[in-house]
Amino acid sequence: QDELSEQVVPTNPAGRAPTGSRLHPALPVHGSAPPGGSMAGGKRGGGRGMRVHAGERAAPSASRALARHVMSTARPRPRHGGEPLRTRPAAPQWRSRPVGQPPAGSTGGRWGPARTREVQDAAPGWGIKGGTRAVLEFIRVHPDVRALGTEPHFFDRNYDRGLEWYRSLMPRTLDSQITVEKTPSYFVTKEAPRRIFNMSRDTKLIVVVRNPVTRAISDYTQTLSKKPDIPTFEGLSFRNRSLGLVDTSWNAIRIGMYAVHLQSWLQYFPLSQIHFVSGEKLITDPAGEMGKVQDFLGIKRVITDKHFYFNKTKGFPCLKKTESSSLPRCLGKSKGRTHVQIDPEVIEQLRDFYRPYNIKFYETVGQDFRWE
Ligand SMILES: Nc1ncnc2c1ncn2[C@@H]1O[C@H](COP(=O)(O)OS(=O)(=O)O)[C@@H](OP(=O)(O)O)[C@H]1O
Repeated sequence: QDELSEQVVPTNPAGRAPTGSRLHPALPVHGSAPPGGSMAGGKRGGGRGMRVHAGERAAPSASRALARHVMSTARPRPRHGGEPLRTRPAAPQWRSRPVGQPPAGSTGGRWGPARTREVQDAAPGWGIKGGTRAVLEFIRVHPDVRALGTEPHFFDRNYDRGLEWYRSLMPRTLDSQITVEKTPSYFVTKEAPRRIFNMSRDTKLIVVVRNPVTRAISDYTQTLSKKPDIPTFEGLSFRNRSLGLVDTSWNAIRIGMYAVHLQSWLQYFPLSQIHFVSGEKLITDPAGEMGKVQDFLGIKRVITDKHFYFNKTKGFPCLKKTESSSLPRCLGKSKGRTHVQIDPEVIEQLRDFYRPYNIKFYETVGQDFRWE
């Protein structure tokens, strides 16, 4: 079987992705890693995120109303005193236009009558080792969804490139289709909520969350696969292990403090605009989790049990077919790695550390993910 590969949109003029950018973005929040930073090189390295965009919809539904609204707000507008989006000056084509209509003066091409790359009803989803790639690859099977396969990292490290750049990356969509993008590091990017809000206050957000201890180990395992010389997980996790002082400046730890990161998002977006996918259930019941994602996006439940099979070799659910091929496909080798063995006592200490954050997170979102 072919494996789905994960790509990152190049972030420098030479068109090269910085080394290690898949692990830690060059412009992280909550401290920053050096370009190509790793958990070894900089404990404050940024994490990774996932995101999605949505195209306007023609269906007479609540989601259509939402898309309409987004259309009229797609033009950068500072809110909450936030910074304006950087764009090329006066772009009347996308200032606002009726749903389903090409911009005035358009003769087709990029702005073909039934197609658009408008950034409208963005529905970013993040997770950072939570299962974001799986959600993206599963949701793009839906005929009403078009997905950007790469991670554009627009709202974190590529923001200076401007909205036009971002839009140009988007796949063309029919009026009835949603465009989806994932960049997991948005979740921990301080500026991302404000920037996305300024682009569109109606953006729908999808977050894939997973037991933060397992997530941290997954993150570390990924880094270790690229940089075998990094210190041990146990060593990086603590400022003082005997005192049980966890090092929250280490991104592998910090990313899992979901309740903290969520607060930044709730300053801009209501909870009803954010959907939380359980990274655990995504593996045990992909159809169930994807059913909820489809409901959240306001699209028909097309992706069901029939789309999945359990691949014993991979040890994960895989797609029987994808949007581009009728052949079965599993995610790539970087998804579902065998985790590094961690001292059980350390795992216990980290469980204790995360417990209050988890409880706060459950209370905030009104959902118990049962990580205890
Ligand atoms: N169907 C399927 N196949 C393979 N892997 C799956 C699947 N569903 C969820 N997962 C879990 O996804 C984890 C990787 O998460 P992300 O895609 O969010 O990682 S990343 O942040 O984009 O690097 C990855 O984490 P690890 O197991 O630690 O590698 C998987 O557990």
